[in-house]
Amino acid sequence: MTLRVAVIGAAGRMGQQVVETVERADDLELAGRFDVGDDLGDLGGADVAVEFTVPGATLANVLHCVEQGVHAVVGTTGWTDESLSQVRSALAVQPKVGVLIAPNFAIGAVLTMLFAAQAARFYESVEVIELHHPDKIDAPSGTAIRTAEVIADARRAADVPPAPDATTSALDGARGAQVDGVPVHAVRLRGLVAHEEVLFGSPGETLTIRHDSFHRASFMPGVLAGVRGVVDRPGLTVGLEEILDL
Ligand SMILES: NC(=O)c1ccc[n+]([C@@H]2O[C@H](COP(=O)([O-])OP(=O)(O)OC[C@H]3O[C@@H](n4cnc5c(N)ncnc54)[C@H](O)[C@@H]3O)[C@@H](O)[C@H]2O)c1
Ligand SMILES: O=C(O)C1=N[C@H](C(=O)O)CCC1
Repeated sequence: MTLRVAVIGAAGRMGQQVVETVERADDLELAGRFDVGDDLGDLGGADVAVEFTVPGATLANVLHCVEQGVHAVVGTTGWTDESLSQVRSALAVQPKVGVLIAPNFAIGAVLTMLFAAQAARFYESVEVIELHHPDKIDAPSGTAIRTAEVIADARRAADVPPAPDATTSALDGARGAQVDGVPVHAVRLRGLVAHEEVLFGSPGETLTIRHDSFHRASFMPGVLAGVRGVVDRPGLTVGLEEILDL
């Protein structure tokens, strides 16, 4: 069966890559390209909409998809417990519709989060560094926030005490942002795409888990898995790991 796919944010860096990927896939057909100012309407009769826009627009776009009965695969960052619960409420009246929201569609980034969660209870110290292209509008990255959250959950579950830190004098920002007790540092550098390092330390050893997306092609296998998977997953799914059975 051919799935009809609409792309929202089609003129953006990710949107353009998704349009090309959909056009190349034998089992997918491009139903429409939508960007800022366009009326989403019935999304060109799409079965699935892929949404990569901006944090301030994504909730309204996803709610529109759900109202239209169109499944959604969402990569835009900026989701909160409150905005996720608005999606859940909208889905309650459209029980056949699926929405997948994932902070990162690169398989290596998903594995990094899972590996970091596994390692978290064994180390005294942990810090996250995310490194991105300088056109990115938000910090820390959605991926780094999620990574810090899963690390913090694992440390809480294992009763790991807070990481040691004797620094009492620091310029604002020098120790990064605290995300659920985990310091997260954001680098913006021309030449980069999307990168993350998770640093763990205990007496006498460190462990570094690093993932690099050198090209936006890295996100496409995950986006395709999401498009093909979401049609059989009614309700809200957060994270690609669910779709990949990880
Ligand atoms: N989940 C992932 O794997 C992943 C990967 C890369 C980027 N991202 C995230 O995806 C988002 C987009 O990233 P990007 O690099 O493509 O950004 P971008 O700025 O290149 O593209 C965003 C596009 O959205 C459009 N847009 C803005 N408001 C809109 C609206 N109301 N309706 C429709 N279109 C609208 C803009 O005009 C632009 O073309 C960001 O939040 C980024 O962090 C996620
Ligand atoms: O390029 C971006 O912007 C990216 N955003 C996501 C994030 O904030 O985690 C994923 C990686 C690329």
